[in-house]
Amino acid sequence: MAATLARQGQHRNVIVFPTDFYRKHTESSSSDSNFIPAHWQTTNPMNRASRNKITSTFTRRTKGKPRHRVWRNPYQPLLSLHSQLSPTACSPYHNAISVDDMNKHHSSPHPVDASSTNIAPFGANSLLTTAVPEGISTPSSSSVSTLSSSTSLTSPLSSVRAHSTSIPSQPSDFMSPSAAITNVPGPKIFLRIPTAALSKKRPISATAIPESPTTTSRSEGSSSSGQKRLKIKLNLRSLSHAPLQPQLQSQPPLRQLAASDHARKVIVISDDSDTQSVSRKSSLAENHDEIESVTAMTLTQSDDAENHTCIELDPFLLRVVDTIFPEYEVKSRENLRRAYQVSEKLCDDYIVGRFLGSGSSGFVVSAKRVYDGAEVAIKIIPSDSKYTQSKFKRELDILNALTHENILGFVEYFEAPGFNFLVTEMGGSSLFDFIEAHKVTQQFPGTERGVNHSPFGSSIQENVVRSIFMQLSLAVHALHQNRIVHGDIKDENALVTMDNETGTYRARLCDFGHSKRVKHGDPPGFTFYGTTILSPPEMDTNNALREKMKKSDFNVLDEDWQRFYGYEADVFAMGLMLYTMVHGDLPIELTEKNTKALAAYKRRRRSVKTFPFAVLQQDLDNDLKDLLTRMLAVTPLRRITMAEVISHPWLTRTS
Ligand SMILES: Nc1ncnc2c1ncn2[C@@H]1O[C@H](COP(=O)(O)OP(=O)(O)OP(=O)(O)O)[C@@H](O)[C@H]1O
Repeated sequence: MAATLARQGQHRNVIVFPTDFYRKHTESSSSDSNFIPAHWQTTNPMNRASRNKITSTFTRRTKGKPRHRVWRNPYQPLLSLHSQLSPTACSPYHNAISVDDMNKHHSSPHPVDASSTNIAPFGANSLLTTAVPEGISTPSSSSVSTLSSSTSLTSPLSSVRAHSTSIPSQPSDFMSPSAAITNVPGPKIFLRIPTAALSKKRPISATAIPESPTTTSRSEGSSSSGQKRLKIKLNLRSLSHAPLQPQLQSQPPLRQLAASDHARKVIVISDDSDTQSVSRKSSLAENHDEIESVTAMTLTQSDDAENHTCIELDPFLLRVVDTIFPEYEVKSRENLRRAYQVSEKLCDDYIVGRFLGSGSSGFVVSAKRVYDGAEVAIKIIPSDSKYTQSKFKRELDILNALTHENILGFVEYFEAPGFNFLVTEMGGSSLFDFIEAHKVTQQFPGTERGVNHSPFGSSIQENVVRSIFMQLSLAVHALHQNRIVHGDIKDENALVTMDNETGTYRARLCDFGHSKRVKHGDPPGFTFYGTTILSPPEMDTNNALREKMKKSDFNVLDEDWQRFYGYEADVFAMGLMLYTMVHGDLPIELTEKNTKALAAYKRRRRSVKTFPFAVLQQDLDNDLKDLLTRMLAVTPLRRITMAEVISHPWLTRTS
C-alpha cells in the first residue's frame, strides 16, 4: 500500500464523468466535511426549476456562532424536497403537540402525553437501514469501568449488532460512470479529475490557486490561451462504491468526448500540468477521494479539444462550480500551504486528502498514513493565539487519556513552527449532516396561539436514533465517570459512519476543546458552554455577562459568575441533540428571531421547572417523551444524569 501511495505522484490518473453522475453520488460533497454516503440519501431526478426553488428557500439551522462551514450546497436540499414529496419518506414524527397542552393534564415534574401512540414504523424508505443495540441490558454505572489515564473502556455497545441488517439494494440510479454518461439527457458537465493531486509532495503553488474561486472562474486565465483557472475540491468517496476500474479503462479520450454528441457542453476540470500521460488504470477507491483543481474550460463540438478553447459558462454551470468552492476554504488552504512548508512530518508521513471541516481553532483534513495506509483525520491548528492553544491542549489531554469506542480515537500529535497537528481516527460525517439529510418539512393543521411550530420533522428511523444516541450517551457517561465535562456537545461534534456490511451505524464524540476535568474536592468552575444557544437555562446569567463583557468597558467581577460542575449542562445538550434527531431541527425557540415569541419562551422558561419548549411531536413514544422532558428540564436538579439516561427504558429497549 505504501508503495502504491508513494507512486501516486507520478501518475496522471484522470477520471471523466458527467456532472449528473457527480451530482447523484457526491451530494453534499465538495470540500466540506459533509459528504453523506449515497445510501443515507434519497435521490431524486428533480428538474432544474424545483432545484433552484429549493436552493433559494433553503436555510440551515442557525448556530450559536457563525460557522465557516455552513454553506449552500444546491444538491443537499434535494434530499429534503424529495422527502417531502415521497410518501414513503414521511416523518414518523410529523404531528406536533404543544407541551402547554400536555402540561394541562399532568402536574408531575415530567408530564407526558399518555395518549400518544407509538412511532409508526418507518415504512418503505428502503434507503435507510436500521441498527439497534441488541442485548443491551440496562447498563449500570459499574458496567463501564472507571478510567484512569489511558484506560480502555468496554462499552456495552460492543454488542451492537445489526438488528435488521438488510442492506438496501443500491438505488437503481446508482449507475456506473459510463452508464451515467449515456443515460442522462441534456447538457452535461464532465469533470476531469487528476487523482495525482493526492500526491503529498505535490506543491500547491500560489499562482495556480486563485484567492477567490468565484471571481476567478470568470476572470482568470487568458482568453488567448483559452483556459480558465479554477480551484476545485470534490469528495468522491461515495464514488468508490461504483465499479470504476472498467469504466476508467473505457473512457474515451478527451478529444473524442468533445467531438461526441453528448459532449456539446463540457467542463473539463483538470490539473494544469500535462494531462496526456494519463493512466486510467488506477481506481478512485485506491487513490481515494481527493481532487485538486485547476483548469476549467468548456468545449463545444466545434472547439479544438486540444487547444482547450474556452466559452463562457452558463449560470447553472457557474453555480455548480461556485458551490464546489466555499469561500471560507481559502483561509484553510493558505494555512495548509504554510503547514506543508514548515512540517516535514506532515509531508513525509501523511498524504493529505480532502478537507473535512473547520471550527474556531483550525481545520481538519483527511489523510492516509504513508507507512500503513491507515485513514486518519488531521486537525491543523495554527498556534498563533492563546485561545486556540489552550483549546488544543485541553483536547489533547482528554483524547490522550481516553479510549472508548464511541470517542474519537487519538493517533498522534506533532508540532511545527506556527502549527499544532492532532491526528485522530477518521470519524465519518457529522451527525449534523446526517440530521440535515433526513430533514423533512411538515404541514401543521393550524397554529396554536403563541406557539410557533418548527416547519421540520425527521425521517430518521426510531431504531437508528436510539442506536446513535445510545452510543453517544455511553461516551458522555464514560466522560462523566472520569470527572470530565465535555462542554460543547452538539450534533456537529458527533461523527457517524455506517457499516455497509451490516447496515449498522457507529457514532463517536469529538472536539474536546471545551472539556474540563473536575478534580476531587474542587469547587465548581464551569462557567460557559461551548455553544451559547445550546447552553442550559442555568447559564443564562453567565451568557448575559459574557455579552456585556464584549463591550469594551464592562468589567465583570470574579464573583459575578455563576459556577457549575457542568455535568448537567452536558445532559441538557444531549437532550437537545436527541430532540434534534427526532424533530429534524433544534427547538424553534432557540433560533427564534421574533421578539414576542422569544419573550414568550423566556417567560415560559422562568415559570416552568420542567421541559421549556413549546413543541413535542405528537406521535412520540411515551418513553421517548419522558426521556426528552427529563433531559431538558429547566432546573438542573430535575435533570437526569447520564447514568440514568443510559439505563432509561427507551434506550434499553431492544425491540
Ligand atoms: N476525525 C474526524 N473525522 C471526520 N471529520 C472530522 C474529524 N474531526 C473533525 N471533523 C470535522 O471537522 C469539523 C471541525 O472539527 P472540530 O469541531 O474538532 O474543530 P474545532 O475547531 O474544535 O471546532 P469548534 O469551533 O466547534 O470547537 C467537525 O465539525 C467535523 O465535521
